[in-house]
Order: sequence, then structure tokens, then C-alpha cells
Amino acid sequence: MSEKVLHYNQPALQGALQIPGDKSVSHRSIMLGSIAKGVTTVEGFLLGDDCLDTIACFKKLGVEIHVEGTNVKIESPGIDGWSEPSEVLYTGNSGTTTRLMLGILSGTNVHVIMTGDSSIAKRPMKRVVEPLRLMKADIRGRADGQYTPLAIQGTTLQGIDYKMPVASAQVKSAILLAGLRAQGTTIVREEVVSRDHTERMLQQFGVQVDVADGVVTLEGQQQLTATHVTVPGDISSAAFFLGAGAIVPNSEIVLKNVGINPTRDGIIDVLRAMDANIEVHINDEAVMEPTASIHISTSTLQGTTIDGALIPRLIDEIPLIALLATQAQGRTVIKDAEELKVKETDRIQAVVDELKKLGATIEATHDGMIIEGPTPLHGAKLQSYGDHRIGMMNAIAALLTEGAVTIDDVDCIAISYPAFFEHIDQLMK
Ligand SMILES: O=C(O)C1=C[C@@H](OP(=O)(O)O)[C@@H](O)[C@H](O)C1
Ligand SMILES: C=C(OP(=O)(O)O)C(=O)O
Repeated sequence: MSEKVLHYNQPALQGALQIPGDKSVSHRSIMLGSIAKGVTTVEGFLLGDDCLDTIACFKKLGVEIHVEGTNVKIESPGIDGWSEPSEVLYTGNSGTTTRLMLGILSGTNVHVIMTGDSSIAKRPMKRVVEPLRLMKADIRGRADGQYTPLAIQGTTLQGIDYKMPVASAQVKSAILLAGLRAQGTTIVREEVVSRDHTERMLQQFGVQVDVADGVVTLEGQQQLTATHVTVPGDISSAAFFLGAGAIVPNSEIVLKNVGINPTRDGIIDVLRAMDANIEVHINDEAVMEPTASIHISTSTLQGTTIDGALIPRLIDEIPLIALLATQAQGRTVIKDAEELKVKETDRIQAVVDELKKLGATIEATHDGMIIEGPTPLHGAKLQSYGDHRIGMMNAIAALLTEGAVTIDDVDCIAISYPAFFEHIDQLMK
């Protein structure tokens, strides 16, 4: 665990950044490329620790994967040709890897044991295991399959018609990926729509998936056709610099290659609602995952309310949004965000505790937080709780303080954004 002392002395941020690959799309490119027989190529892959753990899992299943810079070549015998691994699959810190792999592995003919780090060991897996068991999956784990380590014996699955009890793309994706192998039709019904990268990418691999009014339908036993995947930049990574550009004095930033999938772009709506100086220049709407160049400059922000269907569209950006709210005029209310409690750490508690240490006026509620602004922030000793998004929120806060901010663990930031500190330095030149 490496500590870092940040003493930026209130810089102005100027210039352009190329945003690195989207974590959700990168995971899925390896997964679908491994299910498909033949050669799949990926460009713009995120070399974050979570995505590298996904690659390591599929290598253990006998898939050949070569990484060269941000290009990846996947040569797979196809899901029916995977070999039974003699070692445990390690999913690290990645909820996405663990939950989507559960769905994929349930319908294979291999036995696998999966485990992750100490954070994964606390994250709820029953939300995926329960619907998969209804599909006849054979999964065992601690507390009746709630926690890792998990043992999966691949078997023949049945399609399911499932109403989602929680807005979660990981649960939806696990069911759809199991449904691909199942007998009959699989239907997933969402009351609040979660990110749809799996549906989009399945279509790109030639799978017939119907999506209408929050209902996703696919027929089982479809084959995937190997293809080429272009990964858009990660809007969840870009968010930290969108935020920095809006609150650090005398700043003007251009973020290039930002994925603006409408199930992910809630941060743009929030910045607009807060009166930020933001301009979005769309590159090409016709591609599977559209991207844009986003211009942002120092803004006088207003408080806002964030709730309901907006929450899944910005769930990972809430730590950063809370920091923005400390600099906005008036009250910001974040509600309907209980899901934050079951991320890498309890993000409601972590955000409130760390921003309070910096001098913010912020209170936790049962499903979110309430922030009063603007408040000047001062230096402090902060914790990341091994959570990359909390680590990055802390580091962006350090751009505003006169005194130094010490962060206990900055290594965790490499989970989703290995170039994060280089990018801060790039904008300060
Ligand atoms: O499907 C995905 O790639 C993800 C879905 C979200 O989690 P939930 O499905 O738990 O909401 C998100 O928080 C996570 O960072 C990535
Ligand atoms: C919650 C996150 O990821 P995961 O669920 O894949 O660990 C995240 O990246 O913020």
C-alpha cells in the first residue's frame, strides 16, 4: 500500500487528455471474444488491474490472449473447447469479472473455483446466484452462495423470465450470458435501465438480442461470431477530470474519446443541471458505443438533486459528484443510491467521512447524502479504503486545498485508471 502526499498549490488545469478505455466494455470484449470461436481483436483496451484479472481468468480456461499496448488479440477454441482449469480463477477486486463469469461458467461443461480479494469476499453474489439457480445452475459458496470463494459446476441451463429486483448491469449481464447457453428463451425485465454494453456487444458478435422498454429478450444456444471491438474511452474515468475542470480555478480542459452511451452519461446531465460550462461534441453516433470530445471550464456550480432513473446512469461517479457539490452554491441531495453500500467499500460512508475530514458540510442518509456548499476545503490525511474511486475523489480534492492532502493508498487507482496521476501532471504543465 503506497501513501502519497499531494500538495498541488491550486494549479490551473489546461490542455487535452485522451481518455483511456472503458472498463465495462474492456471486460466484455475479453468475455465475448473468449466465448466466440476464432480470432477477436480489440483496440483501445483498458490496461487496468480489473481487466487484466479478467484476461488471466480466460487464459486459465485455455483461451490464448495477447496484449500489445492497448490492442488485444483473443484466439479462442470457443466456449465448448475451454479446458477445466487446475487452478482457482482469481477475480481480484472486480465485481464485474466475478458476477459475469458466474453467468458464463454456469452453462459450460467445466468445473471452476473462483475467488477474489478481501473486498470481493464481502460483496453480495446471491443477486446473481439466485436467478442463475432458477436457471438450474450448480453454484456453491459461503453463506449458501452469497460470498466468494464460489464453486461452479457447469451444466445444462434453462431459460428464465426474470424481473430485476435491483438496477444492476452485472446481474442483468450474468443472466443474459447464461441465457446464451440455455435451452429456451431468456427475458430480463428492468424497472430502471442499467448500462447496456452487454446487449450492444452481443449484437456486435452476431447474437439476436431484442431490447424494448426495459425488456431484454434472447433465444438460447446462439453462437457468437468473432469480430473486432473498438473500446470507447471510459466516462467514469473522464468524470474525475470533468469535475476537476469545473471546480479548479482558471481551468479549461478538453477530454477526447469519451464514451457517451446514453445508459452511462448521467454525469453530463448533472454537470448541465449544476450550470457547468460544458460542451459535448459527438464524434460518430452510428457506432455501437458512441464517443465525444467534451470541453469543460471553471464554472460557478449550483446545487442539484440526483435520484431515480438517473442513479444507474452515474452510479460510479457519485463520489466525484459529492466533491463537486461541496463547491456548488446551495444544497445537493443524492438519493435512491443504496447500491453504493455494496461497491468496493461502502461508498456513502467513505465519501462522507473523507469529505468531512477536508472541511465539507455533508451528511449520510440511508440511501445517499446531503451536501451544503460552497465550503473551502483544507488539507487532511485521507483514506481510500482500497477503493479506486474514493482514491481518485481524494486526489481531485487535493487540487483545491492550500494544505497538503495525504492519501493512504494510491495503488488501488490502477484498478480503473493507471494513468490517472500522469494525466493530472499533463494538465498542470
Ligand atoms: O456491468 C458493469 O460493467 C458495471 C456495473 C455497475 O455495477 P452494478 O451492476 O453492481 O450496478 C458498475 O458500478 C460497475 O462499475 C460496472
Ligand atoms: C463498482 C465498480 O466496479 P466492480 O463492481 O466491477 O468492482 C467500479 O468500478 O466503481
